[in-house]
Amino acid sequence: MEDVNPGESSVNNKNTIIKEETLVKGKWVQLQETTYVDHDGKTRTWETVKRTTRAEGNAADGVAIIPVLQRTLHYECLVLIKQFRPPLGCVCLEFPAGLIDENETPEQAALRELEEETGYKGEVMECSPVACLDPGLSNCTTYIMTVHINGDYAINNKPKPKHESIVIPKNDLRKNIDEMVAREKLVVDARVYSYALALEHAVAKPYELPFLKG
Ligand SMILES: Nc1nc(=O)[nH]c2c1ncn2[C@H]1C[C@H](O)[C@@H](COP(=O)(O)OP(=O)(O)O)O1
Repeated sequence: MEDVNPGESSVNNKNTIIKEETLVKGKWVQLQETTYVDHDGKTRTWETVKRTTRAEGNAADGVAIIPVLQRTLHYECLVLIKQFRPPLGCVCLEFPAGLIDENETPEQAALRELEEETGYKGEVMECSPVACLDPGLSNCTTYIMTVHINGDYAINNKPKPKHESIVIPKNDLRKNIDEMVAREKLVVDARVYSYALALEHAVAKPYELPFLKG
């Protein structure tokens, strides 16, 4: 694999968008034909899905929240939600997330969505750059926000969630998810599973990784 210097793009600068033509437009999404120049200078087309809801001036469509629940004498936990997703026709295990409303900052959207979906009130600790979600299909983007929830506060004592929300200790996240997927007809969001793998990889010693085993 080619090494890329930080700050230097490996993408050929011949790549350009020439034209975007809307083929079908619904209330929430539209299908466009994107005409572009590829890395060899050849003109091609791509079928692109875009949301219709991104407000003027917003750099991202939505927010995804990593809600870290901290309580005295408890292991640190994540709050995840299960909700039925019509495009998949099944329940998905996800981070709380949602679209940024007009005149709303990403931070406001994150705290609103967290409270709506899980019942918890939190505090934003950090925010990612704009992150893409499925770039081969769509221009859909999100901010990933880490939000701390103080579970000792009275307001967070008996949260009333909109969706089924589950509290899982961070230390056994991947095992818990694998068991849940095996038990229930459920699809896990790629961001949640990547987070669980990263937690596991972060504490694994190099010789514990299968590809380095002698
Ligand atoms: N692609 C969509 N099709 C729809 O028919 N309706 C949609 C789409 N995307 C969003 N919505 C509607 C449904 C929700 O009521 C609102 C808010 O969505 P969001 O902020 O993403 O919240 P969650 O779906 O709960 O994550 O928009």
